[in-house]
Amino acid sequence: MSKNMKTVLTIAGSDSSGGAGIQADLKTMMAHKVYGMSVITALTAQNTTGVAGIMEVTPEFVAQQLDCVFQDIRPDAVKIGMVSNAEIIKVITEKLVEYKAENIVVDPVMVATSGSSLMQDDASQALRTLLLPLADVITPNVPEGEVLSGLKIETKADMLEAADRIASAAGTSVLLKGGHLKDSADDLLFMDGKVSWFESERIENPNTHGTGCTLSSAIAANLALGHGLEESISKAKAYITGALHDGMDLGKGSGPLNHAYRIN
Ligand SMILES: Nc1ncnc2c1ncn2[C@@H]1O[C@H](COP(=O)(O)OP(=O)(O)OP(=O)(O)O)[C@@H](O)[C@H]1O
Ligand SMILES: Cc1ncc(COP(=O)(O)O)c(N)n1
Repeated sequence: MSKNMKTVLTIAGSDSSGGAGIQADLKTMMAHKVYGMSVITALTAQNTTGVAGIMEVTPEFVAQQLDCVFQDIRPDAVKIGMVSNAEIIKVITEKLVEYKAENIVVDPVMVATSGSSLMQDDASQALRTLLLPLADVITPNVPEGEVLSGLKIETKADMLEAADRIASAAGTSVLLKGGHLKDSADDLLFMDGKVSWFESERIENPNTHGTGCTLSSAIAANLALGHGLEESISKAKAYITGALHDGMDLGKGSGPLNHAYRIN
């Protein structure tokens, strides 16, 4: 019996094709040898080519799932992904405060790689004012960074300005991911006014479905394992780079990553 098992909760949407959302999160947690739990906010009917439909879970049932998890197996870290409406965001915020959740990573998922919207328009204000301030780190990609900062992001200098703005507004650390820029795949951490870059070569791989979900879950898993934020990001970056290098090729569109690439 392992008494030292670390536990991580993902609060996110289900991806029927298994490459993003809850499924990517749980696979990533398993690859990191932590015990994964899930609170599902929405079902999506999607595959590598796009999102065909979304069925939201009621806020009451999201709350019930959260109560069941926190009253039994306390998570050492929490990752939050797709939260599609303001009521769901409100209930998650209340429960995270009630249960004094720690090591919170928020991936402010707005639009899928395929271009489909995963958040209702009125939810963005609730995200900014309620959920982001509770996070230990938030992990926007470039388009999400543009929405949150109100700035156009085309260069690494733009990333710096945007991350500074988002961090000031939310009062938390920001990892602004550079995967959508053309020449690099460098991510920028803005933490307590300090800037750190996490650099990697750009891998020519069209199969990037779920990279954002995977990275944020890997950060949460490493935080649960006791690493500091910078080390957790560094390890998560190495994991995502390795998974992209693995070159798995499934589906007709932007395919998923091989989350288990390093288990074998
Ligand atoms: N072509 C690439 N080569 C190397 N690393 C990449 C590449 N694309 C993305 N990454 C890395 O993957 C992680 C996720 O970044 P990205 O900016 O793509 O986030 P995202 O947009 O939320 O993810 P997704 O593409 O799943 O929507 C980051 O660490 C980023 O640097
Ligand atoms: C349920 C769910 N959550 C999140 C994403 C975003 O992931 P990506 O931007 O990698 O497609 C997604 N496609 N589906």
